[in-house]
Amino acid sequence: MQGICLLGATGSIGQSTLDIISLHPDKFRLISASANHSVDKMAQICRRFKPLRVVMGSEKTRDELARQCFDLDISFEWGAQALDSIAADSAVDQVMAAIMGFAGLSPTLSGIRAGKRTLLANKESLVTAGKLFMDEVARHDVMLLPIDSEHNAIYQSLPQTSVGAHKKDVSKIILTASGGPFRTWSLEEMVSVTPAQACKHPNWSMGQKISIDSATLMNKGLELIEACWLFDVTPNEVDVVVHPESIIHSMVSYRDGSVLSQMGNPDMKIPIAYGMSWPDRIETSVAPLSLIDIGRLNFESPDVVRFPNLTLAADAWFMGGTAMAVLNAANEVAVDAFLHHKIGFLDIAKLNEKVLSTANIVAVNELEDVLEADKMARRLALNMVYSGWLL
Ligand SMILES: NC(=O)C1=CN([C@@H]2O[C@H](COP(=O)(O)OP(=O)(O)OC[C@H]3O[C@@H](n4cnc5c(N)ncnc54)[C@H](OP(=O)(O)O)[C@@H]3O)[C@@H](O)[C@H]2O)C=CC1
Ligand SMILES: CC(=O)[C@@H](O)[C@H](O)COP(=O)(O)O
Ligand SMILES: [Mn+2]
Repeated sequence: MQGICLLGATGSIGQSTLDIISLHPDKFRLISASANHSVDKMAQICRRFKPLRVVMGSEKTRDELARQCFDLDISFEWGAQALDSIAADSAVDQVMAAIMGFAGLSPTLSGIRAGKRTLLANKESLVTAGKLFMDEVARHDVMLLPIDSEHNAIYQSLPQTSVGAHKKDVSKIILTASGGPFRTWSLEEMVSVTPAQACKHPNWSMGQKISIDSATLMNKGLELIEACWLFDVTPNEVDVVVHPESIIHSMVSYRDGSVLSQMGNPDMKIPIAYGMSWPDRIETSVAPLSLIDIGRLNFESPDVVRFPNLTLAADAWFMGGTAMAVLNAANEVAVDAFLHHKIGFLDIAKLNEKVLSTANIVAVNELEDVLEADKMARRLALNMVYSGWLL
């Protein structure tokens, strides 16, 4: 029986992870779970899965949850220290890192330092703290399994050994992108898109932030950096290919001309189950893939003129140091401002570009450098949003 700590239990990845736990009660037990504000959803999770420990974002939400679940024998906690603590708990074997954004970094690192199998959905933590993150994985000899569908596909398409996948004889990684809901829209048409339109991903059902990132192609930019850290390559060794159907989840091209890929219907239960059960495979309840029903798979180049975030991410990688944390922080502020109707859709990339070119980029020697860069870039981005710089 594997004990699971589910960081971000009330989100989209959280729900799919709970679905896999429900399908396999003989294999997995929910030991702990976290959420930020979603008290009612968490109360339902508590009743159904009876975890031992639950962490909420504030004292107020913790108290409200404890009131709703007064009859359950659960330790109700709150705040950053409690989050770090559940990830490192001795009853936990696997940590599912599914908090949205930079807030996921600290508990994910805490689980790694405690030697837990780490199922990484929270790409922002690896993007921002890349080298430090991978150094900790190596130092604690942790099994790190990518959950992000593309990276999971790459992992599955690499040569497998008893201790994981390895990059051997690889010539290129081919990262697929759906192109998002505005793949065929002109810049003029994109000026006035609404958050509701941008959240409507053509193939995947996901949280708001990653859905907006997919629409601006920032998701692919973050994933490009994520792939570089995970698979020890540079952006020059990664081709991004737009594949609107999201059936091929990414590919690996080998020196002999062979290209291996992982395919499947677009449902995160597949990579989640893969990570939870590796090296075995388990049932997911996802419908079998029918290529005959799909009929045709399409491919095209990404348009970096309409979607400049992809280039910005590659730039940030080559700038190195805190550049990736700065870009990520700017983007988190920009997406939030867009969702709250403070800026337009195209302003997201503009703000990202301005913050990345204005911020002071320094080397990353310790975690504090990343935390400081994140704070400084958020301040800069917020000033730009509220000073009317974008008008
Ligand atoms: N959804 C998907 O299919 C995929 C997601 N990912 C990545 O997985 C992560 C989660 O995505 P997704 O599930 O879509 O996101 P959601 O927005 O659906 O869920 C986010 C979860 O994180 C919690 N949370 C949000 N902010 C904070 C915070 N500041 N502190 C603590 N907890 C917080 C939320 O709690 P509350 O409900 O209380 O707000 C919720 O439980 C992201 O990094 C995303 O990029 C990667 C690949 C695919
Ligand atoms: C499910 C998943 O991994 C998302 O990152 C998804 O791939 C988004 O797709 P695009 O960013 O390619 O639109
Ligand atoms: Mn992805």
